[in-house]
Amino acid sequence: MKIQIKELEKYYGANKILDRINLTFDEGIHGLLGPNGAGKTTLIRILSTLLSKTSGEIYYDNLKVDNKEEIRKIIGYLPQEFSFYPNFTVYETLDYFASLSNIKLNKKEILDRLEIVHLQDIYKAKTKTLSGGMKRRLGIAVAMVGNPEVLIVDEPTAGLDPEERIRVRNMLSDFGKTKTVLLSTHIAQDIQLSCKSLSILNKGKLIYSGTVKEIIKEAEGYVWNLNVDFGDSEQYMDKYNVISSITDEDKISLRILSKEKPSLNANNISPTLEDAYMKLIKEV
Ligand SMILES: Nc1ncnc2c1ncn2[C@@H]1O[C@H](COP(=O)(O)OP(=O)(O)OP(=O)(O)O)[C@@H](O)[C@H]1O
Repeated sequence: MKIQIKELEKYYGANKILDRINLTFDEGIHGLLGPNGAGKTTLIRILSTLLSKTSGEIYYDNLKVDNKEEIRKIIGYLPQEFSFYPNFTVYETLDYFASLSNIKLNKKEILDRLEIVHLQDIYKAKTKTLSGGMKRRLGIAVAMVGNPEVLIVDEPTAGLDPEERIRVRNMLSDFGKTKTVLLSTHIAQDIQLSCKSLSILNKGKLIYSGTVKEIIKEAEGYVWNLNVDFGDSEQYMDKYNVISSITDEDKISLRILSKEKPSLNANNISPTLEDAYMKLIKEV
């Protein structure tokens, strides 16, 4: 399903939160990246029909976002914060949310859906006993209960350990094979590893929309590795955008974002999406 956003604007009072956003994406996973307060959640809530726009238009294929009831049948939404009834089991939770959406599932169908999110073995567990990652996976099963064409997920891997992050990422990649998935996150690596395209929002403006490959290419030649003595690192920190610093005994290994070579001893290294993202945000 193709999602088209045209000249979208959102104001809260006099504050412009989204500034004339134009964006199109379809099947596969599309990443949404941006610093705190950029407007990602606002955009996602408008796309999910939970918040009204000030102006502009959004189409799901030919259906306008204003047709709330119709749109809600074709999208699944996993918000940043959500909670379940603590004494419901995993099974009962999915059954309950299915019935809220007027979907009748038999036992096998519920267990099949729990299998997709690898929770079938603990279907009798109460939700209060689940780990953060398990809750997030149950949240995805709930968002997918109506078998939607579009899945919108806000920070699905925040706070998860590496193993759970990989699991959730792989799950979203599977959905992305046939559905349109919008993944909003702060974690550039999650987007680099799972998305074919991405958009970057900053202060309510769309500052990039394209493939992950293209944006990384734009940062080639800008990322440097420099090993300095402990006492010398501060001058580089003051002068350059330092993406990371790793201490190794009396040396510090700096990852520097700079158009010019920061030192004769610096080596040019391959950029990651995080480097490319920082280059754009910091306007290097
Ligand atoms: N109900 C509201 N009333 C007024 N301003 C709001 C409201 N909700 C959000 N904002 C403002 O809109 C801007 C964008 O917020 P939003 O939550 O969409 O950003 P975000 O990119 O999702 O940030 P984060 O990554 O921190 O979740 C912020 O400046 C925020 O203060």
